[in-house]
Amino acid sequence: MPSRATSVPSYDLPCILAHAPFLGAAQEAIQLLFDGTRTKYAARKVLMLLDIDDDPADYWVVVLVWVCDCARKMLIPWLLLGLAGNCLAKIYEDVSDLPGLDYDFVIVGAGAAGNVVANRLTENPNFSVLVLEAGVSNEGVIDAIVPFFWANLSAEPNIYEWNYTTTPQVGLNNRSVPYSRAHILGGCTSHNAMVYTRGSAEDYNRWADVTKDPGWSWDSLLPYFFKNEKWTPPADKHDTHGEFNPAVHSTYGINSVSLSGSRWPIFENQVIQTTREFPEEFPFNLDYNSGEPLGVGKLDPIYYRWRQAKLIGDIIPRTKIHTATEFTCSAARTSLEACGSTDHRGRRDLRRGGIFARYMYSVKERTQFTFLQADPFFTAKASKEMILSAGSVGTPAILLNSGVGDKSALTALGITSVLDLPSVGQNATDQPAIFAEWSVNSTQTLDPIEQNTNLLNEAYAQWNASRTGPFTNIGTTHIAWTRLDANSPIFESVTDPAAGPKTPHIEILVGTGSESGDGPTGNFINFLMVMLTPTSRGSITLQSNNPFDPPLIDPGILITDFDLFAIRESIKKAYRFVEAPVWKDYIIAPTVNFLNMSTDALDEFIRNTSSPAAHMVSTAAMSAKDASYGVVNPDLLVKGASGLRIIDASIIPFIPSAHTQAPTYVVAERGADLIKARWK
Ligand SMILES: Cc1cc2nc3c(=O)[nH]c(=O)nc-3n(C[C@H](O)[C@H](O)[C@H](O)COP(=O)(O)OP(=O)(O)OC[C@H]3O[C@@H](n4cnc5c(N)ncnc54)[C@H](O)[C@@H]3O)c2cc1C
Repeated sequence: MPSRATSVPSYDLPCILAHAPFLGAAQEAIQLLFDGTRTKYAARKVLMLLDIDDDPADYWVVVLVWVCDCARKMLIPWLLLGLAGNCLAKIYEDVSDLPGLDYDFVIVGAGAAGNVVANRLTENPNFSVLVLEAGVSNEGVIDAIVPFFWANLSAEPNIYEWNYTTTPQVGLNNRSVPYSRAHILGGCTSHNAMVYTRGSAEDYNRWADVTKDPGWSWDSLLPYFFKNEKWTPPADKHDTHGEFNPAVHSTYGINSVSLSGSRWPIFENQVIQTTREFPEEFPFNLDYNSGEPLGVGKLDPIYYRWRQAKLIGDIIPRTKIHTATEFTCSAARTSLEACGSTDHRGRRDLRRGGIFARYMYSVKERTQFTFLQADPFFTAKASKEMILSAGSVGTPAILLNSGVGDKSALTALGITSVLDLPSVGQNATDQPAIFAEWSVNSTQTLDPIEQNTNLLNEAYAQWNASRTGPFTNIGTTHIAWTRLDANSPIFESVTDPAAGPKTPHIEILVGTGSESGDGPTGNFINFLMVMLTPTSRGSITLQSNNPFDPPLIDPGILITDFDLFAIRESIKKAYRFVEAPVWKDYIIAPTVNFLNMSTDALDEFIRNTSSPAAHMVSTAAMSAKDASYGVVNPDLLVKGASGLRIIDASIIPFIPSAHTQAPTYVVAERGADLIKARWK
């Protein structure tokens, strides 16, 4: 991948907008004035032309615009809302600046789920909401803004990462591998690959079955996908006919979703021609987000990274939401001494500013989180509910540190149990992934940009100037979703773990460029094979009673025979894909020839090179209300607790055949509605 940029261009308008509530309102105002449509593109251009930034003097320009067109009565509420938002809502980096510590709702974790929940709750102007985020602000973090730079933030230890490492993985020849979790506003949405996939309808119908709540079925959740998604034209404005099905997307949500904004026509034609030459094995699928993903479809949609930050912007203009960042939130059970000044694996100094939080599970007191920033110890109270949205690693870690989990395991660590819930941290599920790549007979790949500094700078300049070009994307152009052969020998001993016959076992992300991005010369294509339906399970547990110690992360990769078989088959499927005649003159050679390997050698290679896809779910899984296992009920309230809900990827009962951001959004959208219904 390209080297990391160090400075933020001063004209990074969307980023400014994301953090300037007044400008957010002004943007809406100008949009209504000049454009008359709900597309924000025109408004952004106007703001750019007027050179408006968050300098207070520039507000007068917007006021002037407003005065000039008083007839547009629609402006008034937007401007008032913007002004109100400016006065009442803010991101705080010092907890002592917060206007108070008593709220209706306190949310821990400003990631995919937490931000959506905060956004939705603050639609009710009577609700006050505090979001506690351990990570630093995402403002101006160029690697979180430019899609092409996405991998930089998780490539090596840095302040935007929790810098976790897994326990030694038996299935990976006892390797401990990095386990990426974002430590930044936006959570993993700020550093992930932006691939938008929902999974199959059968995935969600299984959630409904296992929880006995039809509200979690595909049909019930589709309106929530729509409520969340805002379909947006691709950056290059290309004709998207035949690349997606508008009927299964929405234009009125809060998270922008789009198609890739730059093209690799030669490579893309290769892929589409494969669907014609191998229509049985790799049929074309117009839109794999329809609930029936099997087949090959355009990488669509993909998030506009710089618009993801807008999510925060959408929150801020609403009143009474306070987002506190740059704290390190963990759980404490007893006393302040436990906080100490321990650093985090020697990589980050918590004393700089950390939340040290505990969920006070008490029926007598109002529910509360106690947290630390630097030395003072603060207590945030929620008169209505505490909501854990700290993700599949953070949420169980907070629960366990608060004494909510398996009683005997906690007692053994010297942690007083307050609620015996053995499923906390168990059932961790992630998808193993492995790369393959081929050198190719084409210069139209991503490699020249990565190999040549001038081209890299040109691409960056293009992105800065117009938000177009190769930096609008990751290198992947399509995804092939496929199943294991029905007569595979593994099914003689293992029940098919897929949610149904229309659910894929295997995902192949196909893209241009060398995976490592650091080949000195040559042109490559790369395929990433993800095994979507693992039967292996891991866990999140604690190593000590010191809440500053990182949790033990065991994603349980490739433990079972099924998982090893399926990832082996995924490689064979990938090689089969490039056996289509169209690849004959295009491909030169694989960089590693898996097909020449014996099964044992292939297994060894797999165990030495696979890694988790970082899609962990199920560590605080939802189950039916009367189930003897699970952590939350179908309404996402913690079993046996009061006033505590979990809304994030950890509650997902079975991993969907998908990347997990869109599924987490849909959990958050429904979760927010469940809360609103309770407190209306
Ligand atoms: C490298 C990477 C690439 C990925 N690529 C994709 C992709 O392309 N497409 C896709 O769909 N999914 C992808 N995912 C997965 C997706 O990002 C996650 O499933 C999703 O973000 C989960 O949302 P969440 O709200 O549960 O948790 P997160 O988004 O992780 O948010 C949790 C937040 O809680 C905060 N937090 C944690 N502990 C504490 C604490 N103790 N106190 C206070 N705050 C705390 C964290 O700092 C974080 O901001 C990727 C994930 C990673 C790591």
